[in-house]
Amino acid sequence: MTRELIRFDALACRRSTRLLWRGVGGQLAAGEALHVTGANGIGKSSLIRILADLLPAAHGTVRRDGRIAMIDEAHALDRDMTVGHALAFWAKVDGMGRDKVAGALASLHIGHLADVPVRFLSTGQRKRAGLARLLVSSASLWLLDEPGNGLDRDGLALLEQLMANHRASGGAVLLASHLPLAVDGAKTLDLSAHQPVGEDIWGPA
Ligand SMILES: Nc1ncnc2c1ncn2[C@@H]1O[C@H](COP(=O)(O)OP(=O)(O)OP(=O)(O)O)[C@@H](O)[C@H]1O
Repeated sequence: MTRELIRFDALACRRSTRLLWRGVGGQLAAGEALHVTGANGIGKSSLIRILADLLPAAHGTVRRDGRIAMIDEAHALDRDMTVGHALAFWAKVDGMGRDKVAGALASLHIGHLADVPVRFLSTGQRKRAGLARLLVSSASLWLLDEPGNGLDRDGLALLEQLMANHRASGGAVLLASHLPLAVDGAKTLDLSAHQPVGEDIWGPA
């Protein structure tokens, strides 16, 4: 049987006093992808943060099997370290060798930036370094919040390839993206179908 990496049921999300969505569920098994859709502000990032255990759900359950890696606008790389050292930190956190770092940088076509401080990177270079962090992690589930933002055409093609490779090697990908990305056979979760109506807007308690 295919290994299930995450399952979430009956989730609801509240930010401040406002209920954004409710009744959200889904699951991802090894090799699968799920594309979360919906308009700006509907709560896609909030869902990703709930799944990553960074934000409490107002209701519902999340069950994960295995490690997760998340990328969003905050790229989680120390600005004062070189790119190589910043990634090595994550490689160590994830228990993998430093040689992984060079391979990951090469995969993202930024091997020449290994000795450059993170704070000097351009927007797209920072995004590529963030994607390299996925590669040095041993996470099976990738949670990707707008992973294509700031990437050029070559970068977007690399991102599509990375996601395909990850799935082919038994990982899974959950992403929110306004950019059209080729993600073969991805399931879709449209949060607009889960917005509360009428008095429901203040629940659940
Ligand atoms: N820390 C916070 N406190 C209160 N409200 C917040 C907080 N963070 C986000 N929100 C609100 O929650 C709602 C959902 O935000 P979220 O970033 O999850 O949406 P999104 O679907 O990812 O949007 P986008 O497509 O623009 O990235 C927005 O109305 C936002 O203003």
